[in-house]
Amino acid sequence: MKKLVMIGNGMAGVSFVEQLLKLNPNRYEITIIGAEPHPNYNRIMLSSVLAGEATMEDIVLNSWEWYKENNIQLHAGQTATAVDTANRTVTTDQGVTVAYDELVFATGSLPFMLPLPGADKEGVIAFRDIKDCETMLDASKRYKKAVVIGGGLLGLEAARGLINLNMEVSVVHIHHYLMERQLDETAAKLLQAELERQGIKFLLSKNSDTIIGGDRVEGLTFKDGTTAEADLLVMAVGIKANVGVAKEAGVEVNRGIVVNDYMETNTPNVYALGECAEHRGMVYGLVAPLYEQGAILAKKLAGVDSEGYKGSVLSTKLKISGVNVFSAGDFSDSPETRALRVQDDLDGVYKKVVFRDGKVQGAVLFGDTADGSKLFSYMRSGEDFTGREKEVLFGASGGKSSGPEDLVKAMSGDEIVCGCNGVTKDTIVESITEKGCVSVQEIKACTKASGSCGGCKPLVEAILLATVGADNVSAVKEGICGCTSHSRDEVVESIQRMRLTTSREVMAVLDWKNPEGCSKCRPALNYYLGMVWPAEHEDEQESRFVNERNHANIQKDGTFSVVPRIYGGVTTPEDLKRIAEVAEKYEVPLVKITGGQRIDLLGVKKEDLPKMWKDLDMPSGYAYGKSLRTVKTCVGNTFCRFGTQDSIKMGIDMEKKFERLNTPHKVKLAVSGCPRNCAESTIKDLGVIAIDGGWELYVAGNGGTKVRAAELLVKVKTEEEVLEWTGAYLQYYREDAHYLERTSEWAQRIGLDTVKKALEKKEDRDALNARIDKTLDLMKDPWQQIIEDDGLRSAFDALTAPVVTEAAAAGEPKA
Ligand SMILES: Cc1cc2nc3c(=O)[nH]c(=O)nc-3n(C[C@H](O)[C@H](O)[C@H](O)COP(=O)(O)OP(=O)(O)OC[C@H]3O[C@@H](n4cnc5c(N)ncnc54)[C@H](O)[C@@H]3O)c2cc1C
Ligand SMILES: NC(=O)c1ccc[n+]([C@@H]2O[C@H](COP(=O)([O-])OP(=O)(O)OC[C@H]3O[C@@H](n4cnc5c(N)ncnc54)[C@H](O)[C@@H]3O)[C@@H](O)[C@H]2O)c1
Ligand code: SF4
Ligand code: FES
Repeated sequence: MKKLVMIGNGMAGVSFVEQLLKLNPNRYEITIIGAEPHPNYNRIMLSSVLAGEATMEDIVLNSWEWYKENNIQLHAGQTATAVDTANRTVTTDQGVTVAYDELVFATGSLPFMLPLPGADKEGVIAFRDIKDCETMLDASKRYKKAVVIGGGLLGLEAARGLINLNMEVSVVHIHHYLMERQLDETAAKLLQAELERQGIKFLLSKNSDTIIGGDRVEGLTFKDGTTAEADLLVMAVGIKANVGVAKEAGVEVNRGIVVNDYMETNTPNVYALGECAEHRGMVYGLVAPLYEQGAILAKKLAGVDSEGYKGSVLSTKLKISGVNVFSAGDFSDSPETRALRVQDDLDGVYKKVVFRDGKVQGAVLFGDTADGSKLFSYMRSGEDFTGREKEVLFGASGGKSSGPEDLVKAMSGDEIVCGCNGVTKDTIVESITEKGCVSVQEIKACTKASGSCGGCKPLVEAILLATVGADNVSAVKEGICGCTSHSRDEVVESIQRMRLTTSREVMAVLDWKNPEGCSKCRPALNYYLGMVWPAEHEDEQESRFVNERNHANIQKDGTFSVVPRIYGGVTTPEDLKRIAEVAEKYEVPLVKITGGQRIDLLGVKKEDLPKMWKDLDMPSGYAYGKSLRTVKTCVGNTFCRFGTQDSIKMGIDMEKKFERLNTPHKVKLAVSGCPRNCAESTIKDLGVIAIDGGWELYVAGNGGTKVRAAELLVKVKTEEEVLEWTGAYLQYYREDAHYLERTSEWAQRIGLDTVKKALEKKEDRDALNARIDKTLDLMKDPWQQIIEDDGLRSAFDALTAPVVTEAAAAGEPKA
């Protein structure tokens, strides 16, 4: 087998390897040398990590297992220091020498560091990798003042992230307006005003001179004699292609490593791609062209013919919540160009489209970027709009604007829709037609499209609409209630993108028709907000159903029930005695064993609830909540002669881990110790059945009115894996289902294959588990809180008539 060695383990390089493996998995023995001690991760999402919108785990693109599964030898944490092109070897800083038949440089860029006096002080950093991101997260805990030099894409995203970390942030920019490469002055001023509103200060037309301080940075002086204080200084003043090793090896280098249309350098068997490569005089600094280069090189090295790489047209979008900026192509004015400008000061919208010979040459949009994808596709197709230029923004005369069908039709199947993740139109259409995705969320789960910067979301939506057809549009876009025409996905996406943390904000920003909301949308919004922002969103008790507000099920005579948690249905004589004493003390009229293997004290007066819970001193069983209810278990191998595994311990572990979790609807689990299935695992939201040497996980089952047998999700070997899959499954359900949709309805709607696909990769399960763990860490027992907190206790005592009743919202039985 031929030996393929790649230097650089970043986004462009690994995407190329993925494509090569798809085309020809057995052609090469692959070795990757990567200087960073991490597997390949989504560098562009570092901005989201800094802004607190994603975790480090969320951004891993290829897990350590992925390399193993594909027989790739990865030397992570090692830097290639020399290449011997005559003997075809690469040597690393740790003395490892690897022989190659084909060598790929994918070394990316280095951040440009201004050579200012004092630039070596502690606290002066770039923003390029995980290490920089961690340094900033760490500094924000100890220091207050941050200065970012550079008002380009990176500098502004860094500044916004640091604001989210509660730092005081000033951006120093050399030009008199921001992002001068991507925006014109009008758009830049609007952007600046919006970012000032978000708390960022700007120092424009400033030329930095000296970094001052002791060991650590304390400030920055400018050539005009003024100064700025800083205990953290981030340089974001551009990048330069990382070409040192290639140059030393004698490979032709200009601004980047010079390559032809097939990514070949001037040296035999040596290729380059990504930010380190220079193609037809261009060195790219965005991911979309790098994926295109990767596809070409993969074909070349797999022995598949292609037309070669012809260069890319670029578009950018600033990834800052609440700011919509789009820029593409060349939007500068010249005697040969004509511009269409629209400015709406009332809504803060600005659009400029520049034409040359009737064709769209560039565009800048601020405030409303919905036309971005359309304009970008006109730029790429080169459509001639002579005499009808205004159609590009206002549609054809007669009021008919070009619909999504026209836009999507104009695209070829292999055109990349999602630049961040390299997803083509064909892949998205396939996810709709073959895998049954019916929402942008589901397409994201299936293909990753729209999962990073979100810039391609309107186009993904357009493809969805064009593919399912106008007749089904209403099904796709159904508003969550009569107060809004926004669908569930749109509401959740807005909550994420604009960092909305209260129902009031959602209703105001999304123009709710009824500003108070209704009994259908209020509990739903409260759930979605808590799901997206577990730490930031404060639970809105007034939006909860009456049972949830009272932390008890209201009975038909107005009394309540008390159901303590009995993990896995296993109790002790002491607990039973305490329950009996409490039942006697408060004269509970009925003590009943429930179907979920616990004890229900029925007929309790509301005023007795806090006292009873105090006396019981047991956790709430959440018998009233849209939450994990019970984990039913059989006796398993501890006592049953048929048992193959310890189902009781498994069930208790599951209940202890996932208790108190808010879910779109109630969730019931079960664990059986053998396929005789005494715990009825196959009619549960998630049921586990022990088999020889492992466990089977069944999902989306249901008892009650709509009985449905659960379907096999996966077979696993260990208890840890049961917990891992359960966590991932529950979190995926939490993030994807509509509020009040049971797992059985949800899984039927999106298809079990979609669920399986979303969970099949270990890194995806890990990311889901990281998010569920974050939520679980914050959950507290409601009764414990009411007992300990006088304020909550008075609020509970003051609760009177139901604000939202279950019947009003969904007619859900009080099980
Ligand atoms: C914070 C941030 C946000 C961004 N946001 C966006 C965005 O929204 N949209 C967009 O399109 N682009 C964005 N970018 C740019 C995008 O991340 C890059 O274009 C892309 O990562 C480049 O991929 P690459 O593989 O060429 O280089 P890299 O991802 O830099 O990978 C190169 C890898 O090679 C390693 N390496 C270098 N030299 C050696 C050596 N001698 N030996 C071993 N390993 C070596 C490096 O350590 C690095 O891990 C952003 C960048 C940053 C930093
Ligand atoms: N949303 C996105 O697409 C996104 C986000 C972050 C980074 N990136 C990419 O990452 C790379 C790095 O981003 P970047 O913003 O550093 O590069 P950039 O070259 O786009 O912007 C650098 C900015 O710094 C300014 N500058 C230069 N020297 C200065 C000085 N001495 N003082 C003050 N300002 C100075 C320049 O005027 C320029 O606007 C780019 O390729 C960029 O496209 C993209
Ligand atoms: S499911 Fe199997 S192990 Fe559990 S009680 Fe029934 S027969 Fe025993
Ligand atoms: S283009 Fe960034 S997520 Fe698709």
